[in-house]
Amino acid sequence: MGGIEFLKGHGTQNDFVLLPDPDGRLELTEARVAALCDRQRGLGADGVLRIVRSAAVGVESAGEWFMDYRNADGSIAEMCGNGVRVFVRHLVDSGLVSEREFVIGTRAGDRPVQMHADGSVTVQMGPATITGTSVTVVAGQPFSGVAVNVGNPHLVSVVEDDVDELDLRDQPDFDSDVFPEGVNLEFINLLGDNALKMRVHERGVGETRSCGTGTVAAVAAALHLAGTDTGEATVDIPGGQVIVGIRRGGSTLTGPAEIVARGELDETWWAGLGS
Ligand SMILES: N[C@H](CCC[C@H](N)C(=O)O)C(=O)O
Repeated sequence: MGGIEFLKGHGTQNDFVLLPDPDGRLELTEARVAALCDRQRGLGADGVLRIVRSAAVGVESAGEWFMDYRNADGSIAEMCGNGVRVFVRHLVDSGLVSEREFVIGTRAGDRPVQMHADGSVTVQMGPATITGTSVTVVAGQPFSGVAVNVGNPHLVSVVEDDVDELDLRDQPDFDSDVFPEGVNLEFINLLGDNALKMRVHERGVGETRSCGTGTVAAVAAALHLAGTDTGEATVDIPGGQVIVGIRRGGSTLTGPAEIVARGELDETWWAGLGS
């Protein structure tokens, strides 16, 4: 068997290691994911995207390809909005898919995608469902938030001060009765005329420069607080800007996707991490 191919890519600087594994042969253990994502002992990333045929993982999907997403700590999450865009960029650039509009399988369900001429990607992200309210505590300061499910769990807090002032180095406290599986925590400033500014502390990762599902949750929460469930907004995150659309029963995320590099993992290193 040749070396284990990988690629490195990002969507608004939420970065990923991509592992082409069409037949699902790689033993992708938590230890291997955590090592790959470690920025000193591995390649460094916020998550891993394994590219595997839906049939190879026994998933019923309209899409030939399934995105097997893992967080940097090795945990599995239902969906990754920035990751899907990078996943799509690779499938198209590599010629594995010849169309520009197709469907991707994910743990949150099938997601129709469209790659645009400029390399940006639009993802149908499914419903962004408001599920209640809760509280998070950041460096001793409590914030109330709107709970939103985008296939994965989020708590979105509107912050009066500039979100750049928040200290997100440590895991903010949250109510594990409300979020027994953990939660992605978004903090937003309302910039007016359909524009938000956001920072995020991601479940299973820590602070990231962007979180695609988080931007969808943020716009859904902002619209909900304004008394509606339909609208569009730009979201400025530290890693760039995306456009989010919310409608009843669905949402869209549009943003850039970059492939940075490709290479081979050292097989002795990989084997040494234990299968
Ligand atoms: N950390 C998230 C998954 C990755 C989400 C984020 N990277 C995105 O772009 O949506 C979770 O555990 O639900």
